[in-house]
Formats: sequence, structure tokens, C-alpha cells
Amino acid sequence: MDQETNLKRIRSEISRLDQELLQILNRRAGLSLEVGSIKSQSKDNVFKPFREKEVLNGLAQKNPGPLPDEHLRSIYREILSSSRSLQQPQKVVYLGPEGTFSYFAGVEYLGHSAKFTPKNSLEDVFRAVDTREAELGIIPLENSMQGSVGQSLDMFLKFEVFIHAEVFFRISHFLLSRETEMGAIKKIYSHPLALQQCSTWLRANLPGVEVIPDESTARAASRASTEPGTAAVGHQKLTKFYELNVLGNSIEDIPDNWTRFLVISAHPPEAGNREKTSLLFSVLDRPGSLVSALEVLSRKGINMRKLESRPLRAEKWRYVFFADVECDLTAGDYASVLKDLEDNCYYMRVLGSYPHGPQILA
Ligand SMILES: C=C(O[C@@H]1C=C(C(=O)O)C=C[C@H]1O)C(=O)O
Repeated sequence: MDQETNLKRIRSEISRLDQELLQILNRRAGLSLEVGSIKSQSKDNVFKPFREKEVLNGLAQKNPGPLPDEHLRSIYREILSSSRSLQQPQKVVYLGPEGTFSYFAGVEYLGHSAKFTPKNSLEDVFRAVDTREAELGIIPLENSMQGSVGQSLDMFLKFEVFIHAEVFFRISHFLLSRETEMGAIKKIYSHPLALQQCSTWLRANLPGVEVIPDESTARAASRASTEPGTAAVGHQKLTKFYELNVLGNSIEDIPDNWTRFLVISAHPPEAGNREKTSLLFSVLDRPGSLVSALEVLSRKGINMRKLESRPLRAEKWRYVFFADVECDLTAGDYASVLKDLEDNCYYMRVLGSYPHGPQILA
């Protein structure tokens, strides 16, 4: 068989498989709609990250290749995104404008079928979720280099929203500009955290160039697209939004730079065999009270992954702790632990239990 005939045969086989895939995808969508109508009768949550993880891991375990696991997962994230949106349109709010790291983390994790709507502040993101203007919100919680985003923690005190999922998103910065040469750059704009994360590279490669903090990486890119002689630091994909050139690749000082984002909703997630739980608590004002609260957890062999203290803003010089533990504290088996914690605390609130989140490199 000559090459051309062979190619024709392969392409017609691909087209036949595409038709099969189309039928199968529609059968899957039909079943998902059935699940959706059962959920709407029982007012159940549409987004089930634990079930989605089960679906993804089940497929990855049986994947014979040559399709790489990462491709399989990203294809499936879109199938799951469509499935959720068919059950109920999914409005997702994030700290905008379009093109921030929150935006890209949200789109990569929740897929393109959700309707992403930017908000001007983290407070507006929490408010839109709390008032049910949006089904879901995506918020940055902490960065592997710079620690917690204090404002996100504070907003959990102000709004009674719940954590449904976490996702770890690789943060890699690019120097973006309308200019084609570094020599033409007189000013650099970006979010202060992005500028800090790239400070060594910027000092070495653009010494003496004015560095100007901006509200977000996306806004900085928009400025750089209109002001000659300027550059922005941000996500590589901003080149497509604002027709910018890349003048520096992966310019972050520590290459293994990750941000942990949370998916929040106004409804509590269901209990079960989730791997993590986040909680807020404030201890009594007496010696040993923090130790007693922590002992409740350690007696049960519960591993704590994070403990952060924040000012309880309504009452000066009092503090609240934000903790992550490695178990499902909302599961029935832990009812006595929750009760003991409550007894040892001045205030205690479970923010949600959820599966260990995926790491996304995009
Ligand atoms: C179909 C469901 O709803 C959503 C979509 C899923 C899917 O398409 O596999 C899985 C979990 C949910 O986020 C379900 O709950 O089973």
C-alpha cells in the first residue's frame, strides 16, 4: 500500500472512532442528566469532587496508553465540566480580571463549560458565593514560597461558605511585552507577589528598571499591551489575551513555585471518606488551652498539616486558628472528636472536608 492510501485508510478509521466517541459521549451526557434530575429533587450538590477523583483515578489506573495520563486527565476534566454544567449551569467567580492565576487555575481544574465571572476583590468573590449569585468560587489560599493569603483566611470569618475542593497550581512567571527586546523596557508592572517571586531575575536582567506594583498580573499585562516601553510579569497565556511577546521564560526565583487554591460554595459538602478537613477555631483565654485543643486531635492520631493564626478582627488581641487535618472530621466516626474540640474551644467551625487535590502544571 502506498503512503497516501495508507494515510487515507488511517484517517477513515479515525473518523469512524470519532463517530463512536460522539455516541458514547452523548450516552454519558444523558446519564449525567439523569443523575442531575435526581440531585435537583433532593437538592443535592452538583459538584462532587470525590466522585470525580474516583472517576479520574479509575481511568488512569486502567489506561493502557499510548495516551499519556496527563492528557487523559485534561480531556476528562472537560468531560466532567460539561457533565456538571448540563446538570446545572455552573457560574464560577474568581479574583479578576480574566487572565489572573485564579482564572487559569479555575479553568484548568473546573473546565471550560463553567461560566467564569471575574470579581474586583476577594471579598466580592466570597460575597457572590455566600449570596448564591454563583455556585462556586475559586480563591488562592497559600503559596509555597510566601505562605498564606491572609485576606482569604479572614473572609472565612466574615462569610459562612464551605470548602469543597483544593487544587495545587504551578505558578510560573513570564516577562511579557509589546517590545521585542529587553533593552526597550523602562518599566515593569505586576502584582506585588509576582514581583517578589521574580526579584532576583529582574535585578539581574533588568537592573535599574522601574518596578511598579499593580492590582493583578492580568491588569499589568493589559497595561503593558498599551504602554510602549513597558513589560508585565504573569502567566504565559496572557500573550494570547493581549498580543504580547515573551521576553523571559519561567523567571521565578524558585522554580518549584505552587499556589494552593480552594473551591468554595454556599452549601456544605457531604461527609464521607474525604482525606482532609479544614477548620477554624479560637481557644479560651487560659494557660494550656491551645495544647488541650491540639491534644484532642493527637489522641485520635489525627495528623495536622497546617495551623495558621489570624487576628479575630471583631475583638482586638484575640486570635483565630485556621487548621487543616488529614482525615474527614465530618464523618460519623469523628463525632466525639468534634464534640471534644467544641468543648475545648471558644469558637469552632468546620469549613469542609474534601479530597487531596490534584497538582496541575499548566
Ligand atoms: C455525574 C455526577 O455529577 C458530577 C459529574 C460527574 C461525572 O460526570 O462523572 C461526577 C461527579 C459530579 O461532579 C455524579 O454525581 O455522579
